Order: sequence, then C-alpha cells, then structure tokens
Amino acid sequence: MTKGLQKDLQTNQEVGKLDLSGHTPMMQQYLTLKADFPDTLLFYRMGDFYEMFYADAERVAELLDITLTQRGQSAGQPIAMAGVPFHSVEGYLARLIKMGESVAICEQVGDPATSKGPVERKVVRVVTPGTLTDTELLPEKSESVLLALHPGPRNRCGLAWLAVTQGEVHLAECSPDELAGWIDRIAPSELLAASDLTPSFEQRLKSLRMASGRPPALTYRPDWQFDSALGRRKLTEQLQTANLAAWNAEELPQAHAAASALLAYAEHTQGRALTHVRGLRVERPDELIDLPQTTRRNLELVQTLRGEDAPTLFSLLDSCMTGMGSRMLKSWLLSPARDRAQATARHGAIADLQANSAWQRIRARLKGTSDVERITARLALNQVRPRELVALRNAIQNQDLLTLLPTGSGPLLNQISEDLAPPTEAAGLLQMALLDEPSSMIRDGGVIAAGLDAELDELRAISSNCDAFLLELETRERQRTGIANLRVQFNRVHGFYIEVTQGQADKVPADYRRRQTLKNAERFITPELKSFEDKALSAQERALAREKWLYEHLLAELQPHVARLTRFGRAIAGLDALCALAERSLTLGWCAPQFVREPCIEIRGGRHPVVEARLKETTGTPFIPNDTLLGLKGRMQVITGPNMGGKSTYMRQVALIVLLAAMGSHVPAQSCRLGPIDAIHTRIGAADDLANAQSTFMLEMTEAAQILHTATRASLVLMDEIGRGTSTFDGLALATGIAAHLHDKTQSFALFATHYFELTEFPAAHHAAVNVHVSAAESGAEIVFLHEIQPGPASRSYGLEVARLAGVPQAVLNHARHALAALEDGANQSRAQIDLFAPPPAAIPTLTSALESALDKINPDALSPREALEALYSLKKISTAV
Ligand SMILES: Nc1ncnc2c1ncn2[C@@H]1O[C@H](COP(=O)(O)OP(=O)(O)OP(=O)(O)O)[C@@H](O)[C@H]1O
Repeated sequence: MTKGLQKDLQTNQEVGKLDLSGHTPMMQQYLTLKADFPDTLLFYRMGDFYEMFYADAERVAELLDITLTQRGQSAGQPIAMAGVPFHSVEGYLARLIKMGESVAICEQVGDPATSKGPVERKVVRVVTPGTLTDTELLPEKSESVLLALHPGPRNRCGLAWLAVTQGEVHLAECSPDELAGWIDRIAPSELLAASDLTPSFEQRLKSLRMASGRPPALTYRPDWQFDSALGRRKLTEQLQTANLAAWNAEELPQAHAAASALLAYAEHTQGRALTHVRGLRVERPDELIDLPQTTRRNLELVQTLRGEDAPTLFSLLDSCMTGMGSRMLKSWLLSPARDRAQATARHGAIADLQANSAWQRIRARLKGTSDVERITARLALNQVRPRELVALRNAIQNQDLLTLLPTGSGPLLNQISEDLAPPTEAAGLLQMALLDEPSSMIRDGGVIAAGLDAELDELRAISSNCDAFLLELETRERQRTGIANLRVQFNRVHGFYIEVTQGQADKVPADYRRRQTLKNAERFITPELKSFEDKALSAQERALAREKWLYEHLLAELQPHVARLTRFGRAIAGLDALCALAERSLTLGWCAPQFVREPCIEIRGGRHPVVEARLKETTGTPFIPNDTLLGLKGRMQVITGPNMGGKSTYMRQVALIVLLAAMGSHVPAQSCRLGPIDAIHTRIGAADDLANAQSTFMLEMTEAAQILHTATRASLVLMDEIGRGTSTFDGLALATGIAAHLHDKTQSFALFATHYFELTEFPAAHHAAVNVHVSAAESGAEIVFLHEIQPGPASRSYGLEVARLAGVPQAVLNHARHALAALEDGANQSRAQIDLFAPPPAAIPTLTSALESALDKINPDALSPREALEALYSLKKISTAV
C-alpha cells in the first residue's frame, strides 16, 4: 500500500487547490469528498447502488472483475464508473479487504425532498483490514487487529494495538530485534507507521511483513499523530482516569506515541469516538512465557507448517460453542503468563465445572448464543443492526447460566458469575423497543415494537386501516355510481385510483378525475380518495422516519449499558473457553498439572495430543506414552534413536504439555509437575527460508544463536538435530559446542535430539546431561518402532533400514552398506585420539574482548554528558593500544 492515507488529513488544503468549476454539481460533491480519501476507494451512494468513479472505478473493476462503464461526462471528460448494489456490498467489501484495500463508505445523509442540487453526502466510515466491525467481514474465530508501531530513541519501539470489536487497548515496548516476535504473536491485519520512517526501519518493517504467513496491510499516518503526550492524554480520556498509574503504564512514552496514532486512526475509520474501549493492558515481555515465532510455528499451535488451520493444537483444543469463546481460548494459548496464578485459577475452574458435569449443561445452553462481544462493540459504534439487537436480547434473556454454575467455586468462576448477572435494564429496553422478528435494516421499517411510541402506533394505524377504508369506499362508490365491477386499487407508480371498465366509463359522476386510460379500463381519482392518499402515503413515510428516530434514541439509551454488556459478553466467552477445556480434558483423558516452586519438568505418561488424535483417526493405533524427568540433576536429555522412532514427537509433546499447563488447561499425561518456565525455544529442522534469502544452514545457526543468547535456567529448549545442515565434522563440532553452552552457561531444560553418536558421550563429561533413546526392535529383516523413551544411548541408527522402508533401490542400499562399514572402521581407528568434550583453550585477549569488557562496564543511562565523552576517549585509547 502507498503512503497515501496520510494525505487523508491534508484534506482542505488540497480541496482548496482543486478547480471544480467545470464539473457537474454531483461531480463537484464527489471530488470534494474524494479529496479527503485520495488513496482509499470511495464507495459513493447513489440510490440503490454504491458507485465508484474515475481511477477508483478502474481499480475496483479490475480487482472485483465487474463491469467498467461510463456515467456521462463532467468537465468535458467521460466519467469512468463501476457500481455494486448496496444490498450485496458486504461481499464486495470482504473481497477488497482481503486484498488489503481500504474503502470509504459515503452515504446520503440529507433529505432528497428538501435538497437543492445533489443530496448531502458524508463518509460515514472507512472499512480497513485492521478495523473491521461487520460481523459478515470478520472471521468468527479470530480478531481483526490494528497495530501501531513507533520506533523511538534508545532502541525502544512502542507498540499499541486493539481489535475494534473488543474494549481493550494493549501497549508494549521492545527493542527493534524483538519486533518480529511481537508482530507474529499479535498477528495484526493492519500495521500503522509514521510516514517519515528511517529507510532502515522501513526495510525492517518490509521484511517483517513478508516473513509473516499473512502479511498485514501497511498504512502510513502523518508523523505528528505519533505523539507521546497526545497518546497519554488520549488514553486517559479513553479510560476516563487522571493518569495511567493503575495500569502501571506511565513510563511507556514510545507506546503512548503509538497509541496516539492508533486511537486517532481507529476513530477516523469508525467516524466516531470508541466509547466502548475502556480497558488497557500493558504487556511486558517478562510477564509472558516467551514463545518465539519459531516455537509457535514448529509446535503448530494455531497453524500447521503448511499454513493450514488444522490439525493444530488449537484446532484440537477448540471445542467452544461460541466464536467469542474460541477467540478467548486462542488468546490464552498464545499469551501464557509466567506467573501461574491465572493458570492455577483456570485449573480450579475446570475441576469445578467437571464436578456433576456442570460443563455439559452449560455448553448445551451456550449453543447458538450470539456474539454478544461483537454486537456490543457495534452497538457502541452505532453500527448495530436491528436483528443483532434482538439476538443480543435473546442472549441476555436465555442465559440462566448463573443457575448452572457450580456453587462454592473458586475465584475465577465467582468473578464470571458476577459478570454473568443479566444486564436486565438493557434487556428491558430491548424488549420494549423491538419486534421479535424485525426487518434487517431500519430504513425498511418494521423494527420498533407496537406500544413503545403512540405517534408511531397512530401512523401505522393509518396505513393498516387503509384496507378497511378502501373496501368501504369501493362499496360506497359502487352504490353511488351503479357500476357493479368498479374497483378501488393502488399501485406504486400511480397511487390510489378507481378503475372502471371502458364500457361503464360514461357512467362516472362529475367529481371523478381521469388519472390514466388503459385499453379496457379507465382509472379515476376523487377528491376524497386523493385526500386519503396524501394521508396514507405521508403516514408511511412519517412512520419510517419516526422508526429511524426511535431506533437512534434506543441506541443512545443503550450506550450507558455498553460497559456492563461488554463484561457480560466476556464472561460468556470465558465460561465457554473453560467448559471447552473441561470437555477436552475428559474426552481426551488429560490430567490436572501441578505447579511447584523447584525447577523441574516431571511428566508421567505424557502424550502428543495432536499426533495421538491423528493416529486414532487414521490407523487406530494407540499412542505410546512416555515419561520425562528433567530437574536439577538432569536438565538435559541427549536423545538418540532411529529416524521415524519418535524423537521429534517426544520433544514436541513435552513443550506442548508445558504450554498447555501454563495457559490453564489440563494436559495429556497421567501426572505432571512443573517448576517455573519463562520461555519455550525450539530449533527444529525447517525448509529453506527462500523469501528471506537464508539457506537452511544459515537459518539453523541464526535460530540457534538466538536461543543461546536468550535462554535462561527457566527456559525449555528443544534442539532437533542441530548441525545437520552442514558437513558432518562441522555439524558435530557445532552441535557439541551448542550442547556444552546449554549445559554449562544457560543451564536451561534441554531436549537435544541428534544422529551424531559421538554426542552420546556428552553426558559422561557433563553431570546434568543424560542419554535417552527411542527404542526400536529388529524382527528378522524388519525394524519395528516401539516409540518408547528408554534410558541410555541408542545402539545404532537404522538409517539404512528406514531408507529401505522408504523404497530406496536395493543396489543403492548395498552400496551404502559397504560405505558404512568402511566409515565405521575408519572412525574406530581415529576415535581414541580426539576428545570432543575437552574444554577449549582460554580465549586469547583480543581487541574486541578488551573493548567489550570496557564497554560492559559503561552504563549510558548513568553518565553525564561529560562522563560520556570521557568514556568515549578511553575506548578510543584501548582500541589504539591493543
Ligand atoms: N509415542 C508414539 N506413539 C505412537 N506413534 C508415534 C509415537 N511417536 C511417534 N510416533 C509415530 O512415528 C512417526 C515419526 O515420529 P517422529 O517424526 O517423531 O520421528 P523422529 O525420530 O523424529 O524421526 P526423524 O529422526 O526422521 O526426524 C510419527 O509421525 C508418529 O506417527
């Protein structure tokens, strides 16, 4: 996308420069409006159509494959035009948004009856990929998230994001290097950045977008909108507080700057203030379990490696009855907290819901519940449709969920039950105001219930008494004229008339005025019928206008209930997500994990939930459970065994169990004790990252480097066949170095799968490492994978056997066998001379290390300008001395 949207704000200056005098009045109006949205497609309402003109028409015609035509001329030039019917606009919008386009919707707001020249029109909202609110345009199970980025000084980047259909702004600050992880986790549909980005940050942003599976749209906004003080003020206004201390969000200037642009843009697209956004959440990297992009991808949490939605951990987990529940569950999965209080509360709630099978009754009741959360947001934005409000009313009235909640539950269910208390006042307003089955658009009428408003009832009575009056008039006129087949009728074009066949036309009285002559009949009007017509038609119009006014009044009356309704919606979503976890745990035979203080990962009978489910579906073979014991004494497992033996499955299952426990779910195991965990890192073979021009080996080393730099004692690290992307010796050497670093320096919990047999000697020299292997048995010439994790190293790798199973030609296998024997001989002879695990000689002090240690001692934040200058001189001195 271009930098165009920034121009949206330069509007009036631009318009001032436009010479519109040669244009038709309508085109003058169009071009004036369009000048406000130069790079956004403008859908201009014309009766029952939205029309686009000039370049917009050409672009839309091409993108949507619709006809490009002409609508006369203006200023001596033909006007290119394309149009879509207003009643099917949602489908076209959905397609354009998917292509990353934004659309400004311009409606008629003036009254055609009283307008001189074109009816007054206004852009009422701008639909952009990151600010969707239409239920039809939004995926049910995920949010459309808008993320504003602001690279500030001191290597700090501000992030602010929100889903307009939710009531919460999120803030964070990170270093530019951490951006990729954040963007991947937040998964925005649209990114906002200032139009004056430095070329290097712009380049970084470009590669970040390309790296993500579904690149978000990028929208540039004017620089001045990224203003820290303005952002802080906007946030306090939004939250209706004096400051941000309650959220611990005072000291985040870069995030405030991002929030300033975020809120301005979101309001700009919705054409109004976001009154429902009343929540703030500051996300600090050290509060969440770090799940880097590679981990989310390798563990196939919400997307398979091929980019599909299933089978993934989320697709297995998500048995929610509502879209709101699914969305909440997904956010729990992707943002597990390090602090275990929340997860413990969820474990408790699951157990409460499982007792007496309360979850079953609750889920039966939740089925078919409308999306209260999104409807409430649309209510706050004045975009809600009559049928959505009825769905909201039904959701409130049908929820006797409270009576189904288990009594004596823990704090989480208590909070949910508090928020679930039906917002009866709002329901009462809705009940009184709306028909049970209203039409879908307010402009069609038939929305407001009888009895709410005397004036509307009266106007409606006039229209509905119409039939009786006409019948009575017909009888009267037949008697008066003696014409037995005289009929009183109505049509849209000619209004009311009295129809008499041609043969009888000469019998009509003098007060009959001819309205229309047909082949066989004459149509007349009488003064009495004319005055009735005026009354009836104006009554209908006035009834429609009255309904519209009453509807707007209803929305205004509901506004004070938005906060309460938002809480109500979130309580339903939370309950739904918990019930899904309760159901999954029982259906899949999972257990409640236990959190302990000591550093450990102890899993008995652990399983990989997705592989287990797939085996059940396909071959029906049972999954073989395995134990995992990692703790102070054995923090690292060196895992060997044949290809296809189950090493990767085993490692991933440990990570998934740790993650499930941390998000508050039960886990696929017989029992599970977990110490604190701060991150899950994975380095698992992946395809070349051609998009980023990285070779397999380069990628492998980049990922390994990131892990070695960031992992801590409380991290879980999965290393699958590290070093395999290069020559055997280089690979083995690197794998050895990496294993030693993980063992000695980072001291993380590590699962280290390898085909280098030499590494099975590693535990002998490293006290906290142990050998385990996946077992296989030979039965004659066949190899049978037992998928059991057993202590000790594997005896051999069975690579040739697996190759045979895969159908490699016999001649190749014979050759390979021969080569293998020779290699093994050679290796045995030279083995004794090498000690792979001997510590390397101490590093020779170099210029870099001297400089590094001097640099290490400097704390830039604590230096005065003078001290900083001195420090610079001393660094310069070291560099010339060495
Ligand atoms: N515990 C288990 N119980 C049953 N089947 C299993 C188990 N573990 C793995 N499998 C089956 O074996 C297949 C291969 O497992 P996996 O990919 O983990 O092997 P691997 O040892 O990592 O192989 P490679 O070294 O070639 O990468 C899986 O797709 C699964 O079908």
